[in-house]
Amino acid sequence: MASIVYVSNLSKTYASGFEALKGVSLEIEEGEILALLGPNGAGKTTLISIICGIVNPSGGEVTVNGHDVVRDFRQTRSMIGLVPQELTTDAFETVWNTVSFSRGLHGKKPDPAHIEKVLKDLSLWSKKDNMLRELSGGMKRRVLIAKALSHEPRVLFLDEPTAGVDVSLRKSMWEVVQRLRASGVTIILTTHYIEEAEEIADRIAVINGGEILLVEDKEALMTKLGRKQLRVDLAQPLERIPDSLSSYNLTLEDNGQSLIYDYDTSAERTGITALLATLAETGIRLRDLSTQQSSLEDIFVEIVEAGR
Ligand SMILES: Nc1ncnc2c1ncn2[C@@H]1O[C@H](COP(=O)(O)OP(=O)(O)OP(=O)(O)O)[C@@H](O)[C@H]1O
Repeated sequence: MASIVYVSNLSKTYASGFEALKGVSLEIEEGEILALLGPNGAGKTTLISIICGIVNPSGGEVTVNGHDVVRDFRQTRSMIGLVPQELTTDAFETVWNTVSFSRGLHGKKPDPAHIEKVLKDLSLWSKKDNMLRELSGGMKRRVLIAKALSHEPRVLFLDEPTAGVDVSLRKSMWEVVQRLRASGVTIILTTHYIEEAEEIADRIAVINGGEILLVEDKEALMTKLGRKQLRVDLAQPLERIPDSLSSYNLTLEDNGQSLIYDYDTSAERTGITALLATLAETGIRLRDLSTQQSSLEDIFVEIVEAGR
């Protein structure tokens, strides 16, 4: 796939002397959903702000569809939609006017049919004549998305789109993001809800201390770094692991009541069938079985800890 956003050796040192980005390189592919994960202060907002032309880089280069974000600011900005972290909306303006006005700000001719579609897609149509102060927090957040989509951007940045949003609204926002992706929009989202990235992202980038630690296809990342455990609860506790089981990667837990088997999810054979057969041959009776898989959150914590 072709990359639509190209970030090369990007650095940013703020006036305070703080180095927020240290030579970041990243290519964002057209039509993908990329989740940018990192702890507080990692540099996510700084990176997004530079790509959107809001913050000037100290060094390096960013292009959007081949145009430089500093030199060709107007062109690149018109291709980008940004949903900022903070809820800043004009309380006394109507939903319709706010979103229509935003389109004009990006130099696009009025297109009421497009605004209508955006508002309908975001379930805001029935509120189009309401003032923003009359909306709930979740609806205001959707208005921010509508504003960012008003000028038909090819790339959409969502900075913490679901912060403070309840579970059901979060799910409906995920659906909106999936639909946008299906319509060809490239989406970059930052989030602290790692299950959000696990649910909707195609690729994961991890940033910490102003450096990109990893960029990887989500499925590949979870297969490569994900571990799976089989927990075998025993009918009778064991004092130690019998010799007949020494070839398996086992640990004894819960005062000998449970055997934990670590296995590789990417391996062709997990060894579970053989393990269960050996347990039976050894005369060990089971009470229960369960499996547990490491989540993207476990993997993320491991990567960030290892990078420290
Ligand atoms: N205008 C500024 N002047 C000086 N330092 C800044 C400025 N803006 C951000 N920083 C610093 O740069 C670092 C990166 O901040 P940034 O907002 O990019 O992080 P973030 O990854 O978006 O964090 P969060 O998850 O908390 O939103 C932080 O240490 C922050 O204090």
